[in-house]
Amino acid sequence: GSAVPASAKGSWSSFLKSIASFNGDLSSLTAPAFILSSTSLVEFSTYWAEHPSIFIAPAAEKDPAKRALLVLKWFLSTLKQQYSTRNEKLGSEKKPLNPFLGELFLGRWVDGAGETQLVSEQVSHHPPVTAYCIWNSEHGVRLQGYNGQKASFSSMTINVKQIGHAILHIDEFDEDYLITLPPLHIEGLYSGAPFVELNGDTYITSTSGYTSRIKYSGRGWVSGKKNSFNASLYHDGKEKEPLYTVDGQWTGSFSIKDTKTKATLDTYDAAKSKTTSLTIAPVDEQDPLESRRAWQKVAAAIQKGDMDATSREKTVIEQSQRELRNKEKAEGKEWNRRFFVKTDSHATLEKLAKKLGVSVDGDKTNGVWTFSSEKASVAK
Ligand SMILES: CCC(=O)OC[C@H](C)CC[C@H]1O[C@H]2C[C@H]3[C@@H]4CC=C5C[C@@H](O)CC[C@]5(C)[C@H]4CC[C@]3(C)[C@H]2[C@@H]1C
Repeated sequence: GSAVPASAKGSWSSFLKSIASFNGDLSSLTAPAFILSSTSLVEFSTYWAEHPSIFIAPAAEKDPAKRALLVLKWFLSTLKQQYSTRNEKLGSEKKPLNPFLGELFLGRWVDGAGETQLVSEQVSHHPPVTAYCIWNSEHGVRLQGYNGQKASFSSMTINVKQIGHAILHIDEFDEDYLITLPPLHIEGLYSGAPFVELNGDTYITSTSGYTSRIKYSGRGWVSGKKNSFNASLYHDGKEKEPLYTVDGQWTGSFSIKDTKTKATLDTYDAAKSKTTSLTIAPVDEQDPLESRRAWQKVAAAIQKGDMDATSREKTVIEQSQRELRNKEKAEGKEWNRRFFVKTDSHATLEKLAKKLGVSVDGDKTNGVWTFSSEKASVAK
């Protein structure tokens, strides 16, 4: 049944027509009120570490193969958060606010894993690119990444290619893991209840000589269940002799098997796995560039469903951004990113990408961004 409120039927169908002819930049589409979210895309970096104990677990594992398996388990545990949180909390996927250049999202998780910090910054507006760094100093685990999206539309589905990578570093073993990002498509547009389904394959490859491959499938594929995947972990170059396999649903449960002994080593149930909520500063104590402070009036208008106030308040932000860009242009300057620097070459990224045989051209076009501690004042 259609989830589109009767009042919005007209605007939803005209919106679907607009998607059919859009230019690939999702943020350029004006979506009807009921599909708008008051959360900015810059907050999505949070989804990488809402289970801090799972995020730091690899640092305590001495065996390199088992450590790589714990990194695979952590990655798989983030998928439900990344791609299904809006459905659970809001009833369907929504259109996030399009971050302005320099927009920040700062927070920390404080739980049994100690303190895990998050810094997320919109380092580019055209095209939209978010850079993030998540680190737990006590356990010596740090994730750095950046991503943008390229979207296209075909047969009532929005196809989204993710551009960018994530790199996990484990201090104890001076080890790096390159993580490729899954292509996704948005189903359910026709019914007005859009949701994300993942497709294709992604990889996690490590300097320790192990690689994981994850193959995503949705409804109507082998398993017939939505959000399904099969993963295998193997020595580089020995994909046919996996040491471990993982199968299940990234929104449900999955089990980890030892290929040699056939034993089930572990099962993970996403529904039972408690997340830790992120601690962020009260809005009135935030930096003016912090997302929830900057979008406060727009968010309130969206939550009220007041489209006039929404567009009025959005225009205020867009206007001030235009003036900033014009001023920079006149002075021949560029916006100074607060926490990240753009690099032309990134040794670890290039080495691991080469080993995996994936291109980093897309990254270089959008910019390879790394967290620079000397620039960063410790996140609040
Ligand atoms: C603009 C068109 C529109 O409003 O269509 C209606 C629907 C809401 C579908 C489009 C939006 O769907 C959202 C889903 C978003 C992705 C969800 C998760 C992630 C993972 C994260 O690590 C990086 C960002 C990414 C890829 C989000 C990117 C933006 C997406 C595709 C939103 C679409 C505008």
